[in-house]
Amino acid sequence: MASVAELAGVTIRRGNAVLLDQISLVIREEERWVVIGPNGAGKTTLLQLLSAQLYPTDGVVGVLGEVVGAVDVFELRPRIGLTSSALAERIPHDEKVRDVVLSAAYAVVGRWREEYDDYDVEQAERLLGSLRVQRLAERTFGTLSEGERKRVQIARALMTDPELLLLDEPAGGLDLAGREALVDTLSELCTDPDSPATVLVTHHVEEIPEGITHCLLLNSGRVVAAGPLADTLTDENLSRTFDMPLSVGQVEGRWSARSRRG
Ligand SMILES: Nc1ncnc2c1ncn2[C@@H]1O[C@H](COP(=O)(O)OP(=O)(O)OP(=O)(O)O)[C@@H](O)[C@H]1O
Repeated sequence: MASVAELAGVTIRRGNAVLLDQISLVIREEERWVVIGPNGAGKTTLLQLLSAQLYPTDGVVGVLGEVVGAVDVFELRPRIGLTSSALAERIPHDEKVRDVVLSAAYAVVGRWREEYDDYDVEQAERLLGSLRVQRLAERTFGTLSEGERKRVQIARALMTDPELLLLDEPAGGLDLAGREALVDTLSELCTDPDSPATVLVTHHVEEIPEGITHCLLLNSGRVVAAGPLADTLTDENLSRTFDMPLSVGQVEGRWSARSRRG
């Protein structure tokens, strides 16, 4: 299986702060990773590296066969689909939902004067359909609920047929029903063999969709454990990740975790 991303001894420093510390990791074509860790662990920083938005202070980051820092990022970025709250904030509220998705084909946020071809329009409609938000195509982004916005962002991230899909807290801020519906949709995506290699960041093991194959646990910029999901997501590893005694379990494919105190 070919690798889509390789990190070798990657460190990121900002002043005296070490955001990521000597991370080594290989993500292969058919793998779907979940990255779990407490606030400030370095999860978003890792996704910024994988999406070629940041360069390492030390070490080497290879993405889709290119070394980040030695390749034109404008050629690399369209091959990577990304959703994050930072990106969502840049989407104009008066932008039509269809155009939010379509404009990804041109690597822009906000439609200007581009002429889209029929193939792109069909692709945007198909993705809005598979994310179950086709009925919202004519609405403006600003009028959508948080859950609807998350789905539109995922459709946008898939618009360029990316070889690597990066989802930063895709279920963050959703209510119970919204989260469950989104986890179902992500399960469909992650179990589809035609989906790209995926890295999904979350704080909550309950948000791990079916189809996730591997897990990376981060704490204070360091890898606590990484590898196949069932071997990695153990009581001991999760407790070390969150610095508290936790027990983790799985029922009918869904993970849950709770405190072991008291
Ligand atoms: N420019 C910077 N200078 C100093 N520290 C920074 C800088 N940018 C980020 N950090 C710190 O790096 C750490 C990692 O941030 P990051 O956003 O990657 O964490 P995270 O795991 O995604 O957190 P969260 O779960 O809260 O979103 C945080 O402690 C953050 O405060």
